[in-house]
Amino acid sequence: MIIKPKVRGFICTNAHPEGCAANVREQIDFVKSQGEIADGPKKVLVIGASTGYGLASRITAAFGCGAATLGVFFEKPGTERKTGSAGFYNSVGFHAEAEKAGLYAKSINGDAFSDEIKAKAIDVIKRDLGKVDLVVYSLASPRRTDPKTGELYSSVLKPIGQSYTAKNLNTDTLKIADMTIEAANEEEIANTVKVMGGEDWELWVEALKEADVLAENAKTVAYTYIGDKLTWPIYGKATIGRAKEDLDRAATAINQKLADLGGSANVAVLKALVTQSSSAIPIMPLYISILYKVMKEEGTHEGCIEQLYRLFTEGVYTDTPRLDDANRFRMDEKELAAELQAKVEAIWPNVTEENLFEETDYKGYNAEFLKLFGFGVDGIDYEKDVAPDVALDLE
Ligand SMILES: NC(=O)c1ccc[n+]([C@@H]2O[C@H](COP(=O)([O-])OP(=O)(O)OC[C@H]3O[C@@H](n4cnc5c(N)ncnc54)[C@H](O)[C@@H]3O)[C@@H](O)[C@H]2O)c1
Repeated sequence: MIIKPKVRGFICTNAHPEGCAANVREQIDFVKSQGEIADGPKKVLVIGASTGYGLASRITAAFGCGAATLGVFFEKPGTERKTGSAGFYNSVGFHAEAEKAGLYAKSINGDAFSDEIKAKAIDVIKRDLGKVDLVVYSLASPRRTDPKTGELYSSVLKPIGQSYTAKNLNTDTLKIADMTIEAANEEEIANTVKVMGGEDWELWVEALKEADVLAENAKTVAYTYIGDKLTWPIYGKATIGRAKEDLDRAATAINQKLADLGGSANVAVLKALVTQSSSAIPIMPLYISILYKVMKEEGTHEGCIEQLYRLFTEGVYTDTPRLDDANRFRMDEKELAAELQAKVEAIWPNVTEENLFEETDYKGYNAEFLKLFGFGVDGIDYEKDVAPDVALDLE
């Protein structure tokens, strides 16, 4: 099959197996070029391991620390006629490289919110690893079925308190127009917390501890975004921000549960960048396009893997981590530097459809978006026939 990108709105509905595998190799090469991470984890569970920050976590643990990794994700395999999802192909690529490097890698494809997948992960850990010393929680999902009640909850991306009108870039048409998003009601806020808050992170750690598969001094991290004035109305101080605040509550609760093991839980604040999840958030594509322009000009631009390498070396595995007063690792300090934000804010009102490519790095944003699905990757022949039904040895 000849595979070319099929983009619908903020989603690309297909993916290129070879392009995805090449992306994984590029991230692995970055980690190797940075050198081994001292005193890193050795047995790692990554929940949400197939794309974005979770994949970068898995790669950093494996290729930066020599860790055995068990990945959990929710992805679609390809068939003879239809491509699989990018995360599926990323995982195929990861498994192949891990095998070459002699690193243990197993993966579970299924709903991480369910009791069944938690039990499966515990079985694999008991069988193969004994215990894990790091649990990365990197899920991003619009929906969650509560495992106890079976009720399905959906999250919303809406402001809280009042409606919000802001400039929005339609990435399909490249039209810029004001967009008004109505304020969320109480039920929508609660549902978003239910999906993207800390409850499931707590359930995972409880289940792992109960099954005695957490090592002494085990660590766990969950990821959040805070941002600044431009994104607060739709992110930080909106429904998703409320859900993310719940991660702080969960971190405190998990810390108590891990105290007897000498374990610790922290939220890690990461920077905004293009992933399948962030491209779905209104205003974000335009904000990220401006952010990329300024950060590239200043030489401070980072992708998922650069952020994760720093999270390991400047956060989780150093004696002098950069923590804020809420006990969160901060890796967003370059994005939030006052001078840099001032530059982004100065560009924001001036962006028009006409000057989009000069005033912002939309070109870079779009290239990175396509790259998430394995397209536009150097060295890949997109005219070549490739088989979409690539096998992945799953648990
Ligand atoms: N992208 C950003 O700009 C940004 C910035 C800071 C923090 N974060 C946070 O990082 C975390 C990861 O986000 P991302 O941007 O890397 O997202 P992503 O969409 O790239 O990755 C999401 C992962 O979750 C998995 N997943 C989704 N639903 C699942 C389910 N039901 N069961 C099992 N796996 C499931 C996917 O398979 C994938 O591995 C999120 O908590 C997000 O809020 C993102």
